[in-house]
Amino acid sequence: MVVKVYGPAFACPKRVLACLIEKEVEFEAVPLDFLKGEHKDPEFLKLQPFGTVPVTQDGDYVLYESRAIMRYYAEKYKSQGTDLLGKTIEERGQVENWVEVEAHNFNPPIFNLTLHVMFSSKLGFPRDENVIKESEEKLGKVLDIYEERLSKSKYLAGDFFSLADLTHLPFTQYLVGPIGKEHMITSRKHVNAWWNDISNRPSWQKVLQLYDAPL
Ligand SMILES: N[C@@H](CCC(=O)N[C@@H](CS(=O)(=O)O)C(=O)NCC(=O)O)C(=O)O
Repeated sequence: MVVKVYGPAFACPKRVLACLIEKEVEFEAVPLDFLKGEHKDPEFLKLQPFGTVPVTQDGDYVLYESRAIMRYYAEKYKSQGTDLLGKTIEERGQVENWVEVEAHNFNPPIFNLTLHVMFSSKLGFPRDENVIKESEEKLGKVLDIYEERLSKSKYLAGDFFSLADLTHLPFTQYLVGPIGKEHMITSRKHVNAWWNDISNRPSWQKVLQLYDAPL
């Protein structure tokens, strides 16, 4: 069954797309036009009551929350493609540790930077320079911890690429691109080497080639 992925041009769906490509799982992208409010359409809300993307539809099996979707397909297709979960329970623990770090420590400041730098004018709310300044400071502290971690291991969960690294791709791509804060990565030697490694993976390059900016 081909997996339908709703909202492919947006950041969170892109972590799902990268995961599916790494796992060699065929998918069908279903674009949604946010400016027309298609993500708030009653039919879509039946799939995803919170009205956000991604949603995946795999026959009758529907999931949302990008990190949950990644874990599901990484597990379901464990025997094919790139192993994204580690080979032992201890490695799996490290993968989960750093997926959660991304969700709870990395994502909040970078999400605020994305909203205020990239989307405030398009979505019609005021760009708040204080939020941008505070978010950059918070993100800098997080990246300092990453720098320490990555001085000891090539990837966040250890010496293997995993969901822990993959989950960082979409918003870090914004950071070094449209947000214009590449220095936050390039100024940290080990973070920079890590970013160059993971962002040049064929899976991520394919996602960027297929789906341009969302708005
Ligand atoms: N925790 C969710 C967040 C999903 C989310 O907020 N998606 C954004 C788009 S993006 O952040 O991926 O670019 C969205 O649908 N926003 C629409 C809205 O918030 O109304 C996940 O990881 O799937």
